[in-house]
Amino acid sequence: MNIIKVKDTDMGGKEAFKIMKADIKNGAKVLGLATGSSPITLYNEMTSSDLDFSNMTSVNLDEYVGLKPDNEQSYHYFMKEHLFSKKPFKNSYVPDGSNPDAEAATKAYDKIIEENPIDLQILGIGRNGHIGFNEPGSPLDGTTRKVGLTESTIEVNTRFFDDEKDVPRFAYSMGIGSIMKAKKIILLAYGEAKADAIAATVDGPVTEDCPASALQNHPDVTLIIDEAAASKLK
Ligand SMILES: N[C@@H]1[C@@H](O)[C@H](O)[C@@H](COP(=O)(O)O)O[C@@H]1O
Repeated sequence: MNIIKVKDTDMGGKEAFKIMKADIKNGAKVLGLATGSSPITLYNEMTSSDLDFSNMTSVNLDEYVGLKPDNEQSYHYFMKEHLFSKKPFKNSYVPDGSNPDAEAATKAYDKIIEENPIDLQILGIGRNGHIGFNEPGSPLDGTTRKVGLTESTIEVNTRFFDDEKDVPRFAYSMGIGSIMKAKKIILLAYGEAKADAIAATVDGPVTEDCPASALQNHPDVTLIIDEAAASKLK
């Protein structure tokens, strides 16, 4: 794994954007995108750049089950607000959280991933090492699934909702196996709260206990992290 240490999230966004820009110049057509606070500075770089994404495709990692795209807490809404309204793509895919039929929703998404192989995947990481919404215990070779969120993830997400009861308990998430098929991966992590997860990702064994540790087996991963997130590395 390549590790780039940055002083803050703005620098992280700039470093990630440099890699993305070079990749697009080299022909990348499909971007795998993530939500959460970590990729926001990268999205800001993208929206303030002169790059045109209207010939490109984006495929997002995950969506809450039960939220419609116009729900302000949905990942559809997040992506529209931070990126797609300012830089439209030819096609932008996010799992359909409003479809209660998990089998149909996840199969449809696997087909989308198959038809749009990801050139560059952007990832954040959960405090427990989850990527997308692949919580600890997720199969490292999995495809798109309906997943139950852990108590710790629900707790972290509560800040975005008016009431803890409104926080969705389930999500549709791209699987780790699908993430691993991306040609190139950038993982962004900032802050002390991510230090344990980053240490387990880089120095720990490859195990379902830390889903991001699977990235050790990928040939082209770059971690962009700040000093605090890097503080527990060997
Ligand atoms: N499903 C998302 C993940 O894709 C994201 O990586 C994580 C961390 O978010 P943040 O970047 O806000 O710490 O949050 C959610 O769980």
